[in-house]
Amino acid sequence: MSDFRILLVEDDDNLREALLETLALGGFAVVTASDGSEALRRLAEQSYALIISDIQMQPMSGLELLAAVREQYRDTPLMLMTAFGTVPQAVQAIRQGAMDYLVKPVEVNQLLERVRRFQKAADSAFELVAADPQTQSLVSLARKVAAVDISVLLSGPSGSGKEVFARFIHTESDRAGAPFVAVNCAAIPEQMLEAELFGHEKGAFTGAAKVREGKFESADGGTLLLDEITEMDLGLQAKLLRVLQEREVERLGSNRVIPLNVRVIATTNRDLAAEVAAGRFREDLYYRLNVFPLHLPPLRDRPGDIEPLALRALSLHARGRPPGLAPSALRRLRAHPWPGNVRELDNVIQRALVLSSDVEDLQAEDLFFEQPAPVARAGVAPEPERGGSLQAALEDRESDEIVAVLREEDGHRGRAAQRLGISPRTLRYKLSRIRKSGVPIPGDGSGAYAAAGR
Ligand SMILES: Nc1ncnc2c1ncn2[C@@H]1O[C@H](COP(=O)(O)OP(=O)(O)OP(=O)(O)O)[C@@H](O)[C@H]1O
Repeated sequence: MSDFRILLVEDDDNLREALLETLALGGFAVVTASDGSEALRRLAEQSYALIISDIQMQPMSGLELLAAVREQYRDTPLMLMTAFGTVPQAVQAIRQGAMDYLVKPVEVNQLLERVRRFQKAADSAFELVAADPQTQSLVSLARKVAAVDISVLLSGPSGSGKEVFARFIHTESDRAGAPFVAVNCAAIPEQMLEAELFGHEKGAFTGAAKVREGKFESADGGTLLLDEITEMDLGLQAKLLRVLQEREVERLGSNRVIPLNVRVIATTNRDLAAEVAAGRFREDLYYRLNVFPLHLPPLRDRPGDIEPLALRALSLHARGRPPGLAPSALRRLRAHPWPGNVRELDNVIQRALVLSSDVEDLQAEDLFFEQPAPVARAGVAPEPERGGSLQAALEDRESDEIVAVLREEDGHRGRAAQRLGISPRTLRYKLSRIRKSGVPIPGDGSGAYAAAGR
């Protein structure tokens, strides 16, 4: 992607300026923030291809920022900068999901070389690997759908490649020369999503200092991806339906009608039919979006993709000549159940590369998985991994509590959120993390979900 923008987070003013200058001279577009909380505000405004962050910062440290990014912006890689002597901390951070680290004082060439590697990986992030027969037949189906200008609903678990398929459909369609615009309905605060989609006039609401075009307008002539559509509240669903029916939009605070020519692709990692049955998703909108359903199975059900995906990740992320996979590593990869699907596989390889010697093939010991290999059978919660950091232990406790309350409330999220004293939205974030670890969640209806594969 040409749109490679970096968010640089550093609290030392001089160092921040120096790094900014280095990156700008290297030809990169950079936005800066002076601590973790400012970084989160920047992330809410626009997307970034890479975050480079110091570890030691007040009031929000690099590690706290990492945790928040992993939850809300999981496809945005984060590279940490650490003082010499705190490298073990950086290694721990890699285990918690950071993608790389640099030791201070940061060496200019090394910084630019690492950033270019991320850029190369970002450029190829949407190339589709399809080796398993199941994935190949999905690709040929997607190619046929691309040729017809209809709405597509992509379902499948988190990290299974829904966005990759959405982009594939766009590039295979007649709209390929026009924009592809993605909106993650889960990552944008509820009250901002409407303005984000439809745009607003100056002064339409407090904080609307300028006129802003919405994502529908930005996608005109092309494709709009509505990612995680089930996170949209019912009120906004009604407005979205109207825009899709009328094929026109009005910015908030304006009566001017703007005609639209947009193909909509929606994604969900839930069983949307069950959401409709439960009254959480409008039936009429469901039918409008679900003109053509495509279901991506979890990675463990298409084992033929594992090795080629791992090799591709190696060639994308290796510093020099990519190492190969030792037979032990391959066996380990094939045995893992991949609760986080392709995203998890990519992360596992990327981190293995950071921590391995550069010369040998990757061995099984180089691979560590974010979660224990869980047996995700309905009703059987795997024993969470203990003995890690305090953070991990706390998260395990929290997951247990959330799952227990949900079970007692028969999967009813609103009631569970109330009892837990958190907002439904926070509960959804937390559930998506728990879900990724492979723990079955009461109310997810995994049986029905499998049936949605049709
Ligand atoms: N078939 C594939 N070939 C190559 N890379 C893939 C494939 N599927 C997924 N990936 C990679 O895995 C990661 C996750 O993919 P993607 O964002 O498309 O998943 P998703 O299903 O949309 O996830 P979520 O529901 O969590 O948003 C990305 O880095 C993407 O490049």
